[in-house]
Amino acid sequence: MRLMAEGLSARRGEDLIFNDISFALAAGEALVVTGPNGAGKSTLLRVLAGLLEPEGGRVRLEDGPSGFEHPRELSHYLGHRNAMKRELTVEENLTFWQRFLGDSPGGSGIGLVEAAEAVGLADIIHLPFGYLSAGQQRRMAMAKLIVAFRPIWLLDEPTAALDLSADRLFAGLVAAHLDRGGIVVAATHQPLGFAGAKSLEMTGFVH
Ligand SMILES: Nc1ncnc2c1ncn2[C@@H]1O[C@H](COP(=O)(O)OP(=O)(O)OP(=O)(O)O)[C@@H](O)[C@H]1O
Repeated sequence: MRLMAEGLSARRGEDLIFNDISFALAAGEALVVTGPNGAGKSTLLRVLAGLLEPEGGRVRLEDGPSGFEHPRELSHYLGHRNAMKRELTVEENLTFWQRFLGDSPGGSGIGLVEAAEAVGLADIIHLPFGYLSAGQQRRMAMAKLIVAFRPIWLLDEPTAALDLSADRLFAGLVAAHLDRGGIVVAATHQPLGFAGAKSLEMTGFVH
């Protein structure tokens, strides 16, 4: 399977944010997207996730599972916010996402307790999400990536608010996902330590 971005451009309000971005990612490949604040990294991820229509170009899958045409159907999207309800417990939040997303063909998610263990927080899954520290909340958002199997991970600033050990843990989750033939696109200001990742540097407004 390949994730194809072909001649993508995107507009926000009056401004063309980027123009003619193309790349292809095969199974097991990662793309790290860098660039200054406002360069369009989040916009690109939202286009890949199908949350924003591109102004031009297209996003598609090549040799994907039958019946799936757009990468959004096979993607986890982790935005700046964690997409968890503060009032629900961690376990309730993860259960929701596991059921809502379901598994894509070719893999299966792991149990909630196991996923919470994998991000080092098994002892607090009974707490409301809103009680967790910023770093713990981000760790739980990482657990969402492994409770339901999705071959494509679209990650916006995934390691913001993470401490060093969570950083390493996250790099391990990504490496395991790539080893299994997953595809990862991550926008970041920090080095993520993905060995062999492709890179895309965004520069900002196109006038
Ligand atoms: N809904 C919107 N309407 C108009 N302009 C927008 C909208 N959303 C974003 N923008 C503008 O689009 C540009 C790109 O924003 P984007 O969030 O993609 O950048 P980024 O590279 O992810 O930045 P950061 O590193 O700060 O997260 C910015 O100038 C931003 O102000």
